[in-house]
Amino acid sequence: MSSTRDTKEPTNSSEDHPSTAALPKGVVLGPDGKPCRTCTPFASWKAMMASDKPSSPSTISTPSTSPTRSTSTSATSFAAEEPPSDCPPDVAQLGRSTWTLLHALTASYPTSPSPTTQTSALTFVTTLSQLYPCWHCAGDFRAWMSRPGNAPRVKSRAEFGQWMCEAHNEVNRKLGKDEFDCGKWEERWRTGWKDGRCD
Ligand SMILES: Cc1cc2nc3c(=O)[nH]c(=O)nc-3n(C[C@H](O)[C@H](O)[C@H](O)COP(=O)(O)OP(=O)(O)OC[C@H]3O[C@@H](n4cnc5c(N)ncnc54)[C@H](O)[C@@H]3O)c2cc1C
Repeated sequence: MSSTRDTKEPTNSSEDHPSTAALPKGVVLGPDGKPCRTCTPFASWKAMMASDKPSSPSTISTPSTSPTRSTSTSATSFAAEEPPSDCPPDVAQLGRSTWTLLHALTASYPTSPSPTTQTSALTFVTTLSQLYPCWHCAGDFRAWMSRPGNAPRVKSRAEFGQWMCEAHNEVNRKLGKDEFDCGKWEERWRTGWKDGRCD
């Protein structure tokens, strides 16, 4: 298995992919010009690996040549297929795991955090926005945070949890998903639902 993967290591070189238009829809290139696995839905990744001559036109993006395409490129919620659980994550699996960590983190955040804890929270979110493995997701996240009113709010659990919910809703909107009712973030991520089904 691994040898098959190794021999099919995507390079986006002219030999492997004669032009960017030859890549399947949804495949996103990384800063190194190679297809970025954690930026791409698994179905698109599989299509790329399965065929040297995919039929559909490409939807790709690179940070250097077409940064403005990241929004359309990232709207890839069409792909429901999951990578096997012992394989590297695709963009959706990475996202779900990350949101779980982020909302769980706000759920366990102190109601009255010390200044040091507040600084740690700010540093954590800022660092995540710089190092998140899906580069176009990270870029959009940083852009959203830099807009007026969207800077992380970390003075209390209630504030941080609400801010995280708003951040998540921004991505939901971008991907054409329903917005989550932020009045319910604590039920979803901390206390469990009032109907008792989490107990
Ligand atoms: C910072 C960041 C940026 C991302 N950017 C992109 C991107 O540009 N393109 C892309 O394709 N994917 C992106 N993702 C991944 C994307 O947000 C989803 O995680 C992924 O599409 C899988 O979605 P899902 O429907 O399984 O549920 P998710 O959106 O992962 O949500 C998981 C669960 O969280 C709960 N939930 C949903 N919304 C909220 C909310 N607002 N507040 C609290 N709880 C909520 C729901 O119960 C849901 O089932 C990003 C992820 C992160 C962490």
